[in-house]
Amino acid sequence: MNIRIGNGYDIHRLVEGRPLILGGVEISHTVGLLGHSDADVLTHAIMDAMLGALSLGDIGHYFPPTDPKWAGANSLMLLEQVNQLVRSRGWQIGNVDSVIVAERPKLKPHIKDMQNKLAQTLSIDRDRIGIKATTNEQLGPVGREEGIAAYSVVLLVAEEG
Ligand SMILES: Nc1ccn([C@@H]2O[C@H](COP(=O)(O)O)[C@@H](O)[C@H]2O)c(=O)n1
Ligand SMILES: C[C@@]1(CO)OP(=O)(O)OP(=O)(O)OC[C@H]1O
Repeated sequence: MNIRIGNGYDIHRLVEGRPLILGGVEISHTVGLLGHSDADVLTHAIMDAMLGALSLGDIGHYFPPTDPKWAGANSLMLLEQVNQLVRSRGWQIGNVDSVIVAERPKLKPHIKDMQNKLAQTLSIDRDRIGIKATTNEQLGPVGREEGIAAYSVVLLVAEEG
């Protein structure tokens, strides 16, 4: 079987007056993530892992943060485009596994919603998308609630035929 693996990482600052969007799900919180796009760190990490698996560069190459076109962009729309690129090259997702590092809020109640949104966008079953959450044990910028980070690993499998 022809397989490829990629990994991705992203971090964004937490500020007042912004929504907190993770895996395409808006989560009620006192602060949200700052970015040119919707700053969805989980979706960004997954996209970078998919691109990395095929040595296709990173999301900044396809959606430059300097381009007004991507201002306020819904990251699930970007993920759809990355998925199309991957599929057009003859690959499909085997599975995704991710970790969100956030001191607050409690993310466990939102994980299933994130899996559903991502699975729908990627046109795969929800059980192919692992998402975990952990605090940073009050250490460093994430521990001080200055930001939220996400890590992702993606396995791609060559399509049959
Ligand atoms: N933002 C978060 C962080 C953690 N969780 C859940 O709590 C468990 C314990 O986290 P520790 O960082 O203290 O090890 C973790 O396994 C998650 O289930 C969460 O829901 N949201
Ligand atoms: C998707 C983009 C588009 O501007 O989102 P940003 O919110 O700028 O987030 P970042 O992870 O810093 O860079 C990726 C960008 O390509």
